[in-house]
Amino acid sequence: MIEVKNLCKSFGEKEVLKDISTVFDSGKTNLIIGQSGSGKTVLVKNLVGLLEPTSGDVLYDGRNFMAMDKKEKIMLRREMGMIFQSAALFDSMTVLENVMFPLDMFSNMNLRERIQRAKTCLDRVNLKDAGSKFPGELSGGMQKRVAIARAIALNPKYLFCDEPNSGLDPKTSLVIDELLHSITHEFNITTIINTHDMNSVMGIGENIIFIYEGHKEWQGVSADIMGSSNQKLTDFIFASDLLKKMRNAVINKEM
Ligand SMILES: Nc1ncnc2c1ncn2[C@@H]1O[C@H](COP(=O)(O)OP(=O)(O)OP(=O)(O)O)[C@@H](O)[C@H]1O
Repeated sequence: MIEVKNLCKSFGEKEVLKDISTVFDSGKTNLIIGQSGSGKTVLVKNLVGLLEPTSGDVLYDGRNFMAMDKKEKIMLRREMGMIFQSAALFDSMTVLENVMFPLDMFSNMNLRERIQRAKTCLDRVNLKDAGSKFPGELSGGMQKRVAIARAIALNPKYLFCDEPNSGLDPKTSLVIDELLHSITHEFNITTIINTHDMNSVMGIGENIIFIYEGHKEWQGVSADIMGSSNQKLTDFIFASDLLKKMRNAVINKEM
């Protein structure tokens, strides 16, 4: 569980995050949504320590990240897995070597154990036979699955995913969503997904935080969205005429 308390972030005079308090639950896919420029990336960067908050606290299972010294922060970062918008794989390394990379860097395992662990992770994302391939030989969806395998190699407690479905077709996006969702539950990970993908919101939105102009405008689960009276949220979610019509049809049917 990650608890955010009164988090504020300004760049000079520009106030980007305004007093955000929330909880990201463990064993759930926590989604951060909001329009472009609302502050989602800045929020995640503050959580993982890539940016320093102007004020506020971030507690990782009760451990205050802001009060930690450098060494403690480094130790905590080893409990975090990250999946970037582009899969961010090393092109010159095989898939197996890519997944082994965090193990090579941060584990005490011997070579045999590292290979075994990487193979187990590849198996978990249904890429058992892709270990000897290079990233360039894989589809975008497969590359994302390699990135997920690499992110879970060190058994993270916390998993951060920045737009995991960008550049993927809807069907492949569904596969990635399902994978992130099942891994989250299987290993009780606190997963935080920064997304614009409305299919993800409706499909795996177990705890959704809607950021509007830097503040937390709404928090809830996907099932609450359809009937929500929050105008900013519904304007954002049902931005297209088609989606608005679909929502009205559902609401009228329920009445
Ligand atoms: N290092 C920085 N210095 C100054 N302003 C910044 C910096 N990083 C981000 N911002 C500003 O903070 C605001 C929020 O940016 P952020 O990247 O968090 O938006 P976002 O919600 O993630 O958008 P998108 O969905 O397009 O990725 C923007 O106005 C951006 O210009």
